[in-house]
Amino acid sequence: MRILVFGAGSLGTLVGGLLASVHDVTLVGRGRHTSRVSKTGLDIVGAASAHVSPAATTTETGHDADLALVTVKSFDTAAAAEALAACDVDAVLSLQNGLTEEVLDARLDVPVLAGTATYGARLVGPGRVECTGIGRVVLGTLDGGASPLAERVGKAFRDADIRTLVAADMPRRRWEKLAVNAGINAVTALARVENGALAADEASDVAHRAARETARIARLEGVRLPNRVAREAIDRVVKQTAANRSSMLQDVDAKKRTEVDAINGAVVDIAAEHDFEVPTNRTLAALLRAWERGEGLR
Ligand SMILES: NC(=O)C1=CN([C@@H]2O[C@H](COP(=O)(O)OP(=O)(O)OC[C@H]3O[C@@H](n4cnc5c(N)ncnc54)[C@H](OP(=O)(O)O)[C@@H]3O)[C@@H](O)[C@H]2O)C=CC1
Ligand SMILES: CC(C)(CO)C(=O)C(=O)O
Repeated sequence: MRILVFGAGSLGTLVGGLLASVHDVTLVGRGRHTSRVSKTGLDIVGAASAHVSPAATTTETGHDADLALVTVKSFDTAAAAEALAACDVDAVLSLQNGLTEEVLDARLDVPVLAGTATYGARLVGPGRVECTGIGRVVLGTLDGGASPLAERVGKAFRDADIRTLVAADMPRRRWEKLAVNAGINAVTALARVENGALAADEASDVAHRAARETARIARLEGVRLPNRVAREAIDRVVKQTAANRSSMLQDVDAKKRTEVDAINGAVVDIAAEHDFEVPTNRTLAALLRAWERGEGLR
């Protein structure tokens, strides 16, 4: 399969690098990293290891591919969609956090698949990416249901030894992941604590409330996600990732823009479309945005 990876940062470089062992992969990213990959290849280290030689470029448009993976941060999704509209790609798959697929779907006239990734990735330096945890990619159609395209993409991932599930219930899975991120990411980023701190702390009430609100909005959107399931998902992920610094906390640590708009902000926006109040998500989003405005981001 010819695969374009749009956003060769941590996750895109890891997944694109793994795919490059069996597929024809082009990484689209920033200058120092892509020129190192072009010259000497890419080293994958950590929980997975390989040396691979995908094509790598800073050129965003004019590519021809069977599949484009979108792995930019959520706030760069609209720009990625614009660039992909000037490419000849047959299908698009997002592996981002937050509700980004709708942004791609509204701007592109090719099928957009939804995906989630629990692999951990860290770009250590130009031409070198660390796999910090073997997780799983789950992908499927945006509206749910079976799809030959999703099956083909799932097989392409599995052929590259990426643990992958093709799921017919992506709407529920996306909203459950959103509930987890709305609770854990925002609270850990504001409290500056590892995920495990939410196990035995009053802050876990805030995370649970944010997740329950998210589940309520999912149901208003026609997605069956009971409050209990969202709450249990928070508890399970806190336990499984106790030592993690959430991606949002890592952004705050690095004084970088967070993905709040596509996580808590998205919950607030969609709630407003239903005339529904989500005070916990609204408060978390306001505090994170205040931090972003006040901090002088890099
Ligand atoms: N890292 C992880 O372990 C995981 C990440 N995710 C999700 O995946 C997404 C990506 O995360 P992550 O890989 O950590 O983020 P990174 O910031 O490491 O990667 C995104 C990369 O895309 C680049 N980029 C943005 N716009 C363009 C463009 N127009 N042309 C070329 N390159 C561009 C960015 O460059 P620049 O910074 O210079 O703009 C950056 O290098 C997020 O939604 C995240 O939540 C999900 C699961 C795990
Ligand atoms: C699951 C969780 C909360 C793990 O840290 C995550 O997705 C993130 O940090 O973005």
